[in-house]
Amino acid sequence: MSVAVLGAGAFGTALAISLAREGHDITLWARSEKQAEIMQKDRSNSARLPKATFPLTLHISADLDTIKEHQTLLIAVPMQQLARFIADHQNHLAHKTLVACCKGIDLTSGLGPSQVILSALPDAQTAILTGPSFAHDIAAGLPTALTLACTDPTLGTTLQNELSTSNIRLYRSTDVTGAELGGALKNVIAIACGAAIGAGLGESARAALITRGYAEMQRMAEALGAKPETLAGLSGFGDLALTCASEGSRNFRFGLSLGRGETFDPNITVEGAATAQACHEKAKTLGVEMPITAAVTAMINQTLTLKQAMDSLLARPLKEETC
Ligand SMILES: NC(=O)C1=CN([C@@H]2O[C@H](COP(=O)(O)OP(=O)(O)OC[C@H]3O[C@@H](n4cnc5c(N)ncnc54)[C@H](OP(=O)(O)O)[C@@H]3O)[C@@H](O)[C@H]2O)C=CC1
Ligand SMILES: O=C(CO)COP(=O)(O)O
Repeated sequence: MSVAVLGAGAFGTALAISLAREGHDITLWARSEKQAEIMQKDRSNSARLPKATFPLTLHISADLDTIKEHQTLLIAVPMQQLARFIADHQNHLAHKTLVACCKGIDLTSGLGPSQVILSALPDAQTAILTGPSFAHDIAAGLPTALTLACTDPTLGTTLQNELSTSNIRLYRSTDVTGAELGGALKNVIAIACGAAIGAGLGESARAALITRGYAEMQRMAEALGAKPETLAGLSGFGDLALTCASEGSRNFRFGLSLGRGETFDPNITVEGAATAQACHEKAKTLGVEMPITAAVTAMINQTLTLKQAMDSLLARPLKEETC
């Protein structure tokens, strides 16, 4: 077992805790020396994941030289930071197995996590870890099931075995595009659902948004060559079920604040905001119909009010119910 987790936010910390609880030596790397020192002293990450105590086998570091001995690196930085993170640390990341743990589409390039990594490190071995799980649930030892997608089935099986823990059950896939899209696009739909609930539009509106949002996700997946059944799995349907229904989700809470006309703390990671924009651009280029994504983008850009966005969705031409 030779794993390090890069990025000491809520998710990276939770994954590192779960892996270290298995008794393996795991390194959790934080970019800030000060944060690493505090975590080392407190044996917890009070800034990002309060309440969870670090197992003895979890080692904290702010020095990337300490990850030299680790072959598998889990990268748990927010999506819009990934390209810069890879560019800044190319030397330390080359010749490693890089498992992206972020959900989203890069706004600058329109690429998902694996392609962002491969465009900087074409020889890297990559995979994506995604699916429904709140960091606080993982850290509390509660049961979760996630998707580990890797184009190389042999490496995928190795990673599945290496990264499964007593409370993280990993399902394997070779459909990286589908797994990445599921994790990215569900956040946009979660924002839409939060906005509907925040504006008092009711549970029926939420159910409609989840279902038609899922249809949008399927259309984009098909246009990009992903398998529809991947979107029906943990990374798509599964993560919609979690994120669109729970205030544990930051994307859902961001949507709630949009619906209520309240401000939202800009320091909180809300992956769906940039991803809505990136996906909306991609949909226009590919000619894929994604009206909910367009409405979320317009609300975030303040070119439509929530009422106008909802009216525009309801006024669309009546159609047969297909994907
Ligand atoms: N939280 C969750 O429940 C889940 C999150 N995810 C995904 O995990 C990814 C990370 O989210 P999460 O951990 O929650 O985010 P957080 O907001 O909790 O933390 C983000 C972390 O990334 C670090 N970071 C940001 N930019 C850089 C950079 N350029 N170089 C190094 N480190 C950087 C931050 O460091 P600093 O503190 O110094 O700013 C911080 O530690 C997201 O894509 C999210 O969708 C997936 C499943 C569950
Ligand atoms: O991706 C997540 C759950 O699977 C976490 O959701 P948020 O980023 O919305 O908090």
